[in-house]
Amino acid sequence: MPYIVRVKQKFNAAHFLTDYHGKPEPLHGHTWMVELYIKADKLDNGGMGYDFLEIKDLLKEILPDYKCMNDIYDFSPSAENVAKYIYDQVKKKYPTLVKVVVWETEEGGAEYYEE
Ligand SMILES: Nc1nc2c(c(=O)[nH]1)N=C([C@H](O)[C@H](O)COP(=O)(O)OP(=O)(O)OP(=O)(O)O)CN2
Ligand SMILES: [Zn+2]
Repeated sequence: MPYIVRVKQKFNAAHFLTDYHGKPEPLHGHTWMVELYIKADKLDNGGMGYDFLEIKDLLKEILPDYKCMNDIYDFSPSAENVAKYIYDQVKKKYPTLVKVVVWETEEGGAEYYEE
C-alpha cells in the first residue's frame, strides 16, 4: 500500500523573469515555499516511508537560499522552471518523487511532475 511522504521547506531568494510579457521584470525577492511529494511503497520498522529530516537536509543543499537565482541558473527562474529544476535534483536521490510544488507567494505557485 503506497504512502506519500510530504515535506515543505521555505527559502528566501531574489529573481526576475527574463521575459515578462516582452521585457525583463525588475529584480525582487520572495520567501518561497517548496513542497515535495515522495511515494513510499513500504514503511521501515519505525513506521517511516522516508525520513523528513534527511529530505530536508537534501533540500538545504539544493535550494538557492539568500541567492539571486538569475546569477546561478541558466533559465528564467519562474515558479514553473524552479519546480522542474528542484524535481530533477531531488529525483536523483529519491526516484519515487511524484511532484514538486513551488510557491512564489502565498497566492501564486506552480508544480512539476512527469506523466
Ligand atoms: N505563471 C507564473 N506567473 C508569474 C510568475 C511565475 O513564476 N509564474 N512570476 C511572477 C513574478 O515573479 C511576481 O513576483 C509574482 O508575484 P506577485 O503575485 O505579483 O507578487 P508581488 O510580490 O509581486 O505582488 P504584491 O502586489 O506585492 O502581492 C508573475 N507571474
Ligand atoms: Zn517574483
